[in-house]
Amino acid sequence: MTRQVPVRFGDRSYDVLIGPGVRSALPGIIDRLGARRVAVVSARPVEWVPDTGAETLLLPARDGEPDKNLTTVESLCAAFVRFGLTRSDAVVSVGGGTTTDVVGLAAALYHRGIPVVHLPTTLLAQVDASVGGKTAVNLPEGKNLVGAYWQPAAVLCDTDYLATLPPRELRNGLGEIARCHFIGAPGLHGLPLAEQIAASVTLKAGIVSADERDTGLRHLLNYGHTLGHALEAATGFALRHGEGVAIGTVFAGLLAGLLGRITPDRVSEHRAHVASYGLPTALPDDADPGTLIELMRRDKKARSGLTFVLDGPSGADLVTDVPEPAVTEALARMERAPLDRLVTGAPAGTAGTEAAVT
Ligand SMILES: NC(=O)c1ccc[n+]([C@@H]2O[C@H](COP(=O)([O-])OP(=O)(O)OC[C@H]3O[C@@H](n4cnc5c(N)ncnc54)[C@H](O)[C@@H]3O)[C@@H](O)[C@H]2O)c1
Ligand SMILES: [Zn+2]
Repeated sequence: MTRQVPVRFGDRSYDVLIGPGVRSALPGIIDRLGARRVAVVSARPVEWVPDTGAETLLLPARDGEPDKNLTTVESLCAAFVRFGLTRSDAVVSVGGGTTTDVVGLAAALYHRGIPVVHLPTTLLAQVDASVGGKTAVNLPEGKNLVGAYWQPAAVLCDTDYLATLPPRELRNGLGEIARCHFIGAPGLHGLPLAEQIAASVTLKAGIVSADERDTGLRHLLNYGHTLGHALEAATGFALRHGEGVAIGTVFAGLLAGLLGRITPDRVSEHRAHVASYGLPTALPDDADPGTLIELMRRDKKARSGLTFVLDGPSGADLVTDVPEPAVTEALARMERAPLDRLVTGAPAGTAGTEAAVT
């Protein structure tokens, strides 16, 4: 069954299709766009790339942060020129979030913007990276420092792609799904994975259409991310993003409880919910609270002091100037576990196996 989630941006609105085999919708979309030529940038095997129905140039790519840079953007644009791609043609990305990001930025820049269709192949890219129109690449100085807002013409989340995903990559995406419980999409756990993807995309679609350029509501999507980002950095990216977000979600519950924003039951619900996905809930044994707090102070969302998205009586909200002693206390109340147990110890993919991939 195909789920269709509209993302509303006036005349730039588009649909996200979710389900097994939805890649076959590509030729219809290309036809609707009126594109005569299509450049398909794919990090996945050639047989994973659907027919476009138009003259096609296939450009092989590699997923991963090392290739998510301006050099790749330049070489993609150069290949588009050599192929004769015009602004009324189209670009297609097939790959993880790194590929949808770099191809999205190339599409935003080429001829000042050419339609792009994303075919995300990781769970994280399906629920998050490919939807919402943020594109970016890395500089040697840091991640995602150069980018643009460029809404895709369509997103095809083919859940068949997920069958080959390693358990850790599945968990990476589950971390983003789990935090949706606290920002407006509760009770997803146990549903078939495609339904969880559709609900997460629906939640993100509603938020980004209200705040395309990240000036308000979009901060809700950062639930669990302040500590999550700090943990990724503190562990030298040994923790995957979704694992950091999972731990950060447990922490956000503890902190909201300490600030008197939520009841003890709701605090416990944070840990229980994250654990129910087989995701890590503890801090790495050797994570130093002082270092984590320093990293959190530097979080790009921290407009004023230590800033967190926290649950509260009327739902999640941005809370600025959180007193450092409360943050220290919440960190002290977190369980601890060896890093290798956090990334391998939990029964990886539990939720994914319960939730049939289609
Ligand atoms: N633009 C946004 O709004 C946004 C939001 C969230 C994340 N992101 C970006 O997304 C990136 C992370 O995305 P990611 O987690 O998909 O990482 P990724 O693209 O590096 O892919 C992760 C791994 O999965 C492999 N892979 C991809 N599809 C597969 C499949 N179907 N089967 C087996 N292996 C497969 C890849 O080769 C890679 O090793 C980051 O760069 C992040 O900044 C962007
Ligand atoms: Zn995230």
